[in-house]
Amino acid sequence: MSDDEADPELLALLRAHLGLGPRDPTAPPETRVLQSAEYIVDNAVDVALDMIGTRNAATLIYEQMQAKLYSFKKWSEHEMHPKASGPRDVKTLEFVFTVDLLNFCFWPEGEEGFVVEYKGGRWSGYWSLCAALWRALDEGTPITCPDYWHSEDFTFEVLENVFRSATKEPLPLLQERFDFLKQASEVLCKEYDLSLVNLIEDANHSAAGLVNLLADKFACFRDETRFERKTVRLLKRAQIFVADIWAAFEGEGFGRFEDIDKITMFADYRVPQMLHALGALTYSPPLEDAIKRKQEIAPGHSWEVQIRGCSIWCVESIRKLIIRQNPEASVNAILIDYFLYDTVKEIEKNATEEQFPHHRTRSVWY
Ligand SMILES: Nc1nc2c(c(CN[C@H]3C=C[C@H](O)[C@@H]3O)cn2[C@@H]2O[C@H](COP(=O)(O)O)[C@@H](O)[C@H]2O)c(=O)[nH]1
Repeated sequence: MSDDEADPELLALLRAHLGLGPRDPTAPPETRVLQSAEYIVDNAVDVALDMIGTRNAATLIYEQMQAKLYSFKKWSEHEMHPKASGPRDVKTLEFVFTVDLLNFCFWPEGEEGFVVEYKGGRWSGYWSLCAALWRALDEGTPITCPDYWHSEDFTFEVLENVFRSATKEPLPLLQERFDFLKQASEVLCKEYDLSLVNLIEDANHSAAGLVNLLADKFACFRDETRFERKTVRLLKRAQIFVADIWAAFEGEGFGRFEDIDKITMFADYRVPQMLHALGALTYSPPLEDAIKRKQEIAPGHSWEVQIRGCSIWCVESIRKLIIRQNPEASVNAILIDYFLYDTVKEIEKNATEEQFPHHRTRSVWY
């Protein structure tokens, strides 16, 4: 419980006194990420939404998404993503869980960065993570199986080999990645008999419920921090895991969620980069200068939290603008986010980091 939430006893007394009655335990689950994002926007001084820029971005994004027939089917079209063999394909479920447990901090220290050579390709960034997992599976290391993480066979040296680099630069935060796999296997063993199917079924087809389960039971998914005297929750990897399952299974089986539209944008370092380039997000001169100079921003620093929280709120505003302009549009924050991430990766092919910078925080949360 965050220390700024009222004591449950006191809350119950207050509700009774006000004639509100007890909190309804059957009320649908909420992640409270949007509330955190709104609080951050209301208290941010170095990051702001530009309403003209946001409106122009909404028009541009929707046009492009329509032109590209953008839907969750795009997810499986990526060469490095698994293709589910059916609505309850456990191997795909395990692959996605492993990816989103480790889906953080790929930006390079040096010039060449961490690179995985696999199937004739040289993969960097997020794709290097997927490529390394496929390579390990091809080599007979069951790196996506929770019971393997839980076994004595799985050592730090094994993970070093899984993530061996084609360059001199290793994958950042490797120890933290090893610790997360071990930690996750402990929780899965204690709560779910080491079965991800049991974890998914515990959420009873609620996206917000699954996000909250991950945040409550797994410290390695609890992406929360302090901002202006309150605890705010951004839950990026918990949310992108739910989104990736929804997309990988195309809304069926393990991917069927009644409330998938409660998932917000995933507060990483790529989508803010795009929102700023589109003029939807504006930065104060000191922050803009720090990002241009590639100055590292510490995890939990006010600048970092403002960028992440305002990005979530900005994508929410874009989603509402698109729906208002096109009531028949079937877009949600997930598809807008995926589209913006994929667009950043396209632009990055022809732009230098100087032209198109992103903020640099060494974080295990994104
Ligand atoms: N907001 C958001 N952040 C995302 C993704 C993805 C990949 N999602 C795939 C699934 C569907 C989409 O179509 C994508 O193909 C990775 N990331 C984050 O970016 C950073 C890695 O960047 P780079 O080093 O350049 O690869 C790192 O923080 C990572 O956590 C996304 O979709 N949204």
